[in-house]
Amino acid sequence: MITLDDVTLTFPDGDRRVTAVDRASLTAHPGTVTGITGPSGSGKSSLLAVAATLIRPDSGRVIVDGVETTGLAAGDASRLRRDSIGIVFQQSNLVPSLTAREQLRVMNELGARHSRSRRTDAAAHADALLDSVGLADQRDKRPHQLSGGQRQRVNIARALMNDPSVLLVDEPTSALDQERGAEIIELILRLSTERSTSTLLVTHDLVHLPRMHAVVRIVDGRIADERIDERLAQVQGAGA
Ligand SMILES: Nc1ncnc2c1ncn2[C@@H]1O[C@H](COP(=O)(O)OP(=O)(O)OP(=O)(O)O)[C@@H](O)[C@H]1O
Repeated sequence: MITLDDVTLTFPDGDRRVTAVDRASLTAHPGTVTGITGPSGSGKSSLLAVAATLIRPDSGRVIVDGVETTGLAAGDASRLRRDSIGIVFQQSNLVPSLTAREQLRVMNELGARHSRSRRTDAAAHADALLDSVGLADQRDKRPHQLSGGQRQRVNIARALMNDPSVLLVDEPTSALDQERGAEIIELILRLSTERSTSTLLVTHDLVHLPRMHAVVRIVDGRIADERIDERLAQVQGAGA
């Protein structure tokens, strides 16, 4: 579970500061996807970067599985990020020379000792994840041999390699046509439910929002609007 509590983030802008995130609070629950939407420049990516513990906010707290991250030393924050947070960036940042299966195995090398994963067989884990994103027969292909949608699937599988409890996804459909985009959203919804990740998904594509368990709309860094699905309301009502 991840909670952002009264988070403010500013950036230097000449001799002033621009407020990218303005006292934002939200919680994402296990097994659900919370959509984050809003106009360009409203602070969506900044909010995600704070949630990922990649940027420390000026004020407010980010709590991941009960751990308050904003006070952590750099080494502890990077360990928590590696073990508990999976990130799918807007730009595909796959390594050009590695096959799909190698992209995933590299993650295990990085996270091996402290991984939440109980699996000892990283290779089998990588293959199972590639199966679950529909790439069972593409494992040995390099990024340039894959379509945009397939590359995005590798990105998603790689983000899940260390069995994170939190999954953060930035504009996963921006480079895809409507149909491929919808398939990627369905995939993220399914994997979040199956793997009980608390998922935050940034999208400006309104067509996908009805599928999400909750939606947060940001305007000028502020949370302007929140919609919570009945299914999620039930989870929350049950004390999850
Ligand atoms: N590194 C930075 N330095 C200075 N200002 C920044 C930086 N990153 C973002 N900003 C500013 O913070 C505000 C929010 O930007 P952010 O990228 O979070 O918006 P966004 O909603 O993700 O936009 P988009 O939909 O266009 O990707 C904008 O005014 C932007 O110019």
